[in-house]
Amino acid sequence: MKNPIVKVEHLSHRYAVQWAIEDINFEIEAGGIVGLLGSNGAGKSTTMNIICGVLNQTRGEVYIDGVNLREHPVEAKKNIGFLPQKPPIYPDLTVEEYLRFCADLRFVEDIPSAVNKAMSRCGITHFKDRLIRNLSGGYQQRVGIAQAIVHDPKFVILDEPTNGLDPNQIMEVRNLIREIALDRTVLLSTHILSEVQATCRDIMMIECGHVVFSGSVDDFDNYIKPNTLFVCFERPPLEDELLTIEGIFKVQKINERNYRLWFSGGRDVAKDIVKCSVNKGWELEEIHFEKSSLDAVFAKLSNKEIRE
Ligand SMILES: Nc1ncnc2c1ncn2[C@@H]1O[C@H](COP(=O)(O)OP(=O)(O)OP(=O)(O)O)[C@@H](O)[C@H]1O
Repeated sequence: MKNPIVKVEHLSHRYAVQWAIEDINFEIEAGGIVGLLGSNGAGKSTTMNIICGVLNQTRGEVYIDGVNLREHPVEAKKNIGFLPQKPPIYPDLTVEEYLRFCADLRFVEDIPSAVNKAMSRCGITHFKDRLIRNLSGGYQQRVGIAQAIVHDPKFVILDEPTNGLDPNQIMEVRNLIREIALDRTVLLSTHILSEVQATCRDIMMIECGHVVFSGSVDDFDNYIKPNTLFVCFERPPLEDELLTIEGIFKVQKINERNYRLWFSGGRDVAKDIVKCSVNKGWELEEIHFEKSSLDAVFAKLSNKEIRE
């Protein structure tokens, strides 16, 4: 990767005796949203806390936009925004007071302009004089996101930002995340796989302190190669006739016209089914490979079995 916004090299950390993460290596390309997945205790928070400079790693290096976080923490942190799982908001301050305080902590020069920009970006300008305690959960989360971008960082980490919100608030916060990712890179930690599918460009998955997957959402989606086909015929054949097609080794009759076929070998089996159907007049209406769910991929990468 030419100029990654984040580069992590041989990152390891142990709190006591056991390693919480061990020899983690990855690069994040600038722009868009990257989903961070992993089971409870996998090492996500440890990794995020180190990347944000909140926790000092036992070994390894982190570079933010090419700046070594351990050697130049102040410079590197100018380009990091962080929304932890529990937003660090002060309920007794108004939205504007709180954001001014955060901008000051971040050494922002023109505080009023930076605060106005962050409030406008997060759609909270109309609540600027309201005490944070009197905002709904969704708006409090917007304030949390505003504090993460008030110093205009190139890289923002959001730790389960939609946790505890109602479905409408989830949609609103998701749209906001998409908007703020238009001109910066976002690392989004979440347990909700549909959220990753709906918002992320790439996925990174950590299990037992190691990176077990890193790639596009499509690659994650296709991680388990399909081995079943769904077919629907207008004039269905007998099950035994389907078994004569090369590669098909099991047939399940779903109802009068629909079947699930288990196959081995390549995807050419679909062509053979189409040919056979034309030759024998079965009048094929629908055929598609059945994909595994994201849950099944997640379970496989976590070395757990689930029944679909
Ligand atoms: N402060 C700590 N002291 C000792 N062990 C810790 C500490 N924080 C985390 N751990 C351990 O380190 C490992 C990784 O934990 P971490 O919190 O990074 O996982 P996680 O993926 O963020 O989990 P979750 O999704 O539950 O937040 C776990 O085994 C955890 O018990």
